[in-house]
Amino acid sequence: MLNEFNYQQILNEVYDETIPYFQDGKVADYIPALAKVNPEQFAMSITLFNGKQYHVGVCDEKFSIQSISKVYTFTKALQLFGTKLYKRVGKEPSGNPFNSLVQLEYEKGIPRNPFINAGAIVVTDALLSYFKNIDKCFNDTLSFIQETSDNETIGFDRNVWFSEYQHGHRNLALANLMKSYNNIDNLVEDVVKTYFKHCSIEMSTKELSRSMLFLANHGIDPINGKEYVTHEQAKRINALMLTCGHYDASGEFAFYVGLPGKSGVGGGIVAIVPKVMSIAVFSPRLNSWGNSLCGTKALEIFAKKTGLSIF
Ligand SMILES: NC(=O)CC[C@H](N)C(=O)O
Repeated sequence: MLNEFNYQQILNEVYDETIPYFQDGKVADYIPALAKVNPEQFAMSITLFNGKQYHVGVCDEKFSIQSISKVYTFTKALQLFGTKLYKRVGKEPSGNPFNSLVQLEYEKGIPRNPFINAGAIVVTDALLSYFKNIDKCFNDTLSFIQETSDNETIGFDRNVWFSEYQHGHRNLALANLMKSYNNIDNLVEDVVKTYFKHCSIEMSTKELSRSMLFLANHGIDPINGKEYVTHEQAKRINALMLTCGHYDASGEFAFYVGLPGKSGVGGGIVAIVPKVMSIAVFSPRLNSWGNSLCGTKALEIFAKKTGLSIF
């Protein structure tokens, strides 16, 4: 095992070796507000169990967490509903893009997993039924993120939220299709609005890597000692991150990085090294699957240099 002293050196090397890829990929532009983000940015942060952090790049820069919010909403839903949730959302990789509609019709409105859009929309519907109101529902997830990040200033970007709602035809289509199969209980517009609001939460890699530490420690935050989910639930979340966290590139991510991870079209990725650390990377240009191109590359280089992988 590496001694801690080497981590900064390794992050610096990862940064240098990622530079050649900085021009590759494309920023998400189907959400117009996201297309305005400066594409030439890179950050990577790690947080260890003793709270020590190491960073490289623009680690204080806030970015839209987008689909990384699916990990938080799924965690909240597991806390509240436990295994009942699996009646409405599955646990298999979809092998399809994050916003795909096709499988949903064949599978009678039950999304394959909570980390594709359809799955997260169902999870959001379950949360909305519990909280009965968009603001309460959103604030609960936001407070959870603030608590696990140990940072009460975390918020959301209203422009990104509205921009996505104005252009959210596909997600509305997914929600309507699921409603036709009775897998959405609330008003489609309310569910999708809440889902978009979760996606528009902004965090830095520093905050994100701190926040996800509980998933590296069987559900218990190693710094504040709080148990957010049970050992078994933490295992389930990590398993789904590994098998479904990168949509139809989840196999590719497991192959080259070998860690449970979750990406978002804002350019962020979070990865878990069980019993060791949580990692966050940010770089807005995406590969063809909608995952951060440099972020994925950086994680691959990091995993190779450190030997940290679950395999
Ligand atoms: N992959 C993603 O990050 C997708 C999230 C985005 N808000 C959407 O619904 O399309």
